[in-house]
Amino acid sequence: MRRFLHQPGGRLASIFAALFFVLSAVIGSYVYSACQKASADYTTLISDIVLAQQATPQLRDALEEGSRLPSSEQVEYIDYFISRSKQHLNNIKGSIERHRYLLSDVEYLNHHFSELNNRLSDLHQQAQKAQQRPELIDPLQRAAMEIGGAQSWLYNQLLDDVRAISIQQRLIMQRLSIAVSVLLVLMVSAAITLCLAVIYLHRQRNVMHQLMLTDELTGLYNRRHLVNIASAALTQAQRDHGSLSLMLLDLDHFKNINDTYGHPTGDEVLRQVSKQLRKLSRPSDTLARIGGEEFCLLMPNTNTHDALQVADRLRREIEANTLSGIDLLANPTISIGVTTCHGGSLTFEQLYSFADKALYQAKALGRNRAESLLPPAEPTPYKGPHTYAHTFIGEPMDS
Ligand SMILES: Nc1nc2c(ncn2[C@@H]2O[C@H](COP(=O)(O)OP(=O)(O)OP(=O)(O)O)[C@@H](O)[C@H]2O)c(=O)[nH]1
Repeated sequence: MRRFLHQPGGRLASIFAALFFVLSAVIGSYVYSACQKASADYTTLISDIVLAQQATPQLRDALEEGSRLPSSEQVEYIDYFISRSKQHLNNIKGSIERHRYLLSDVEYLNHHFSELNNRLSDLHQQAQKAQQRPELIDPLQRAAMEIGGAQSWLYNQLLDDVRAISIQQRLIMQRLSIAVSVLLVLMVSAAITLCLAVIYLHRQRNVMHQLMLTDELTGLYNRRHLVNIASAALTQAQRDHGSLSLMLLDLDHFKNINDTYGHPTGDEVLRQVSKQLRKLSRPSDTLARIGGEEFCLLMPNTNTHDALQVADRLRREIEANTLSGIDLLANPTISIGVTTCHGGSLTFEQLYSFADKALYQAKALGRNRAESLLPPAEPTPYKGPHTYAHTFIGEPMDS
């Protein structure tokens, strides 16, 4: 995890993830409270208010029309107005209680409601008295119209409030859809970032792995990888009782190339020779650059005879091929040392030591040639690289 966070891609992914979670929490809590408001249904409240508002004009009409009627009927109208107004008032109070969180000043409204309720109760008592005393009818009508006016004013105020809430609700819906879109964009970008980070880390891992196994200049395997492959090949040879040949290849007088043409040209020679060797060797063999101008070819299931044939082929091809883009006086040549072990009886170091001695022999015998040196035949225990093979392939030794 710590390694992941130290990667540039990993750091980016964590920043995005943190940002995503913080924004999700903020947007989530906003969405929750907004949803409460946005989903509120106050159509009942509006219809209660509209019905209540009709009571006053109805009373006015009734009183105007009923002025010719007996006083008892006029009082009945007013009583009917009182009971309907109280009923509407109770309905509206109930609706407001249910939508308490929508209205900012419920206490203020409640105060007006109880005042209106008290005034309606007083009007009722006044109406009772007017039943017996017709001279009280006029003041009763005035009081009823006054209360009706106050009632209309209050309900108008309430309607204005509800209208403001509906505008707010629309605004909330707009913000909600923006919030959801932002959340979606964030989720998608977080997912894309995470995917990119994973791909980037995967590639980095592959590159690191490749760098650990290969030589930077030539792209061939390096010594570390060769050692690993060789020990696996030795184990396999032990199991199969098979032959394993190792070839060391060294460019001749490479120092002269560097000194004459410069180090960059020397590098180019190494690159082109590596490319040729890779092209000429079998895919089942492992080719590595193990030193400055020294290469190694590990050949499983190959006896000395075959290995020397391969060596000779490589040597001749390198000598015959003119390198492209480099104007050398003569094509580079290589000297080769070959060794073979049967049944995986040697360690890599021992095998390498035999091949190195053979290479030394090839250099000593005039270069541009292949020599082999074999360990004593098994099961004789290994006592050191002392048995030179009689096999010589290539140019005959200078006398
Ligand atoms: N251009 C280049 N030169 C290198 C590199 N690694 C080693 N060298 C040079 O290779 C040369 C090897 O020189 P020597 O060990 O004397 O070998 P040589 O000149 O090939 O002589 P013999 O092997 O005896 O034929 C040295 O000059 C090194 O500096 C490299 O990566 N690039």
